[in-house]
Amino acid sequence: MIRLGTRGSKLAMAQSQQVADEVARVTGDAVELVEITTPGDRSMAPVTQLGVGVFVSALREALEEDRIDVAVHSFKDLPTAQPDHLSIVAVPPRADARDALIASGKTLIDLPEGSRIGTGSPRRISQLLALGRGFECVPIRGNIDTRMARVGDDLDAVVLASAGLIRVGRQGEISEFLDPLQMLPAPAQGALAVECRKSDKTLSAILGKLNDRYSQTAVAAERGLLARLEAGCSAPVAALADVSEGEEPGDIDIYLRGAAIALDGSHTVKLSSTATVAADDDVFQTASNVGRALAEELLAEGAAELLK
Ligand SMILES: NCc1[nH]cc(CCC(=O)O)c1CC(=O)O
Repeated sequence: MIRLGTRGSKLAMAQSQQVADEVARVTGDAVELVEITTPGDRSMAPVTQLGVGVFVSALREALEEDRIDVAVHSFKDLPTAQPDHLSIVAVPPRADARDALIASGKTLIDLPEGSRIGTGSPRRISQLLALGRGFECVPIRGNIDTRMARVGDDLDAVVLASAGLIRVGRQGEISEFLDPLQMLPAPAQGALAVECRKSDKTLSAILGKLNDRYSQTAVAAERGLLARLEAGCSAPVAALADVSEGEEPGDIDIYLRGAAIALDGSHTVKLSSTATVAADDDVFQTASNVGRALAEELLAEGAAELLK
């Protein structure tokens, strides 16, 4: 029996069950979901105040204390530092990385000046303000259902990750998939991380079968950028890597975009780069370095001042 730890939210349960089915398939073992309550689930304080990794540490403790064998995380919630005794053994095929607008059928361009848009994410707030459309951003917390219920009530719209909406089956209520040209997603948005104890060598090796090399490449590039900027999931930093088949067999081409945005939307530094991960490269190393190099360029253009 393999114990797979999950948070108890509908979204976490949905994505964990999906991974659990895959774990059962590749190991041939039965998989039991073990619900772990995190301080982030108990508190209604804004995520920006709770701090980075609040949803993650309880799952990691459970792994370290051998109460579970596998943890499934939303990759974008992971701090950039990896704990010594744990390793991410797989990045399953990534879901849609884009943010989504929920606005009773309206798109961004339909929303009049002064529209109240629910989001507490500095990255989303700053990019909405940078559009110069006079939107008012309203902090919001709680699960997907709670947030969506406020549209048409005290809010005109909310912005959420489309991946989460798709995972809980509410994609039908998305009124616009926001183009990354306007709303660049969070590093690793839409991706999951499958984590094990390093000492669990056999399990780690088998779960490696769940890894999607393309998704792993994209996430490593985006997270390399985030790490070099020394920013966390609540900083106004955005990154998205498009990945595609390269020229030589096994090569992966990366088109990486990255941005740092002043919280009030008044200034943006946004750049892109291209690179190739060769078939025999260490995906993680090469792609992270691509992200780090783009971060250097962003810093040279003043990103650090915007993130202060
Ligand atoms: N910050 C919270 C969070 N962490 C992961 C997701 C779901 C999307 C994903 O897996 O990237 C969400 C909700 C959201 O941002 O709307």
